[in-house]
Amino acid sequence: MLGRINHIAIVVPDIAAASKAYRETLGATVSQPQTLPEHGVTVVFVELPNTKVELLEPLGEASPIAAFLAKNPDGGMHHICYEVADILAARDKLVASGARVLGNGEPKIGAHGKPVLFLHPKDFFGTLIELEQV
Ligand SMILES: CC[C@H](C(=O)O)C(=O)SCCNC(=O)CCNC(=O)[C@H](O)C(C)(C)COP(=O)(O)OP(=O)(O)OC[C@H]1O[C@@H](n2cnc3c(N)ncnc32)[C@H](O)[C@@H]1OP(=O)(O)O
Ligand SMILES: [Co+2]
Repeated sequence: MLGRINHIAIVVPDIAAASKAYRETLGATVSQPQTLPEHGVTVVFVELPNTKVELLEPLGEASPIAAFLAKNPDGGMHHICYEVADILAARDKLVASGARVLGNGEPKIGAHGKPVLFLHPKDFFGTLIELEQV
């Protein structure tokens, strides 16, 4: 079911400062910010030879990462995104195995314009998993 790691996501309190640190201190290539109101986040991607790091800042009052940032005010690792070839088949297999798919269970379009789903962190060893269909 799982393909490549598409990205590792880090929640940050200030995405401009975090982008600057990755660009200037770590010498990385960082995309311009994308606001994703339907996901309640602003994101940038740190481009790496073998994967990406997604830096996330809460956007709006109902951001799904607000509670995470409140618990981790300096920021922290938030989720891992695996690529899948068929997100609906993956979802159905996961649901049949008892895993919880977050939201209404229907994929939404993510930052890359591809369908994504999230699996509850409590079902996968305290790690929030995102699946992205490629
Ligand atoms: C799709 C656009 C973009 C992309 O890549 O394309 C993105 O990745 S957007 C990313 C932001 N969107 C999401 O994360 C959507 C899925 N997330 C959620 O629905 C929530 O964050 C949820 C349900 C995972 C947690 O929400 P919240 O923290 O408000 O709920 P709880 O406080 O009830 O948390 C329950 C329980 O889970 C623990 N928790 C929360 N977040 C994480 C995490 N990232 N990793 C590990 N564990 C997490 C939290 O501490 C609670 O544990 P407990 O022991 O009960 O305290
Ligand atoms: Co993500």
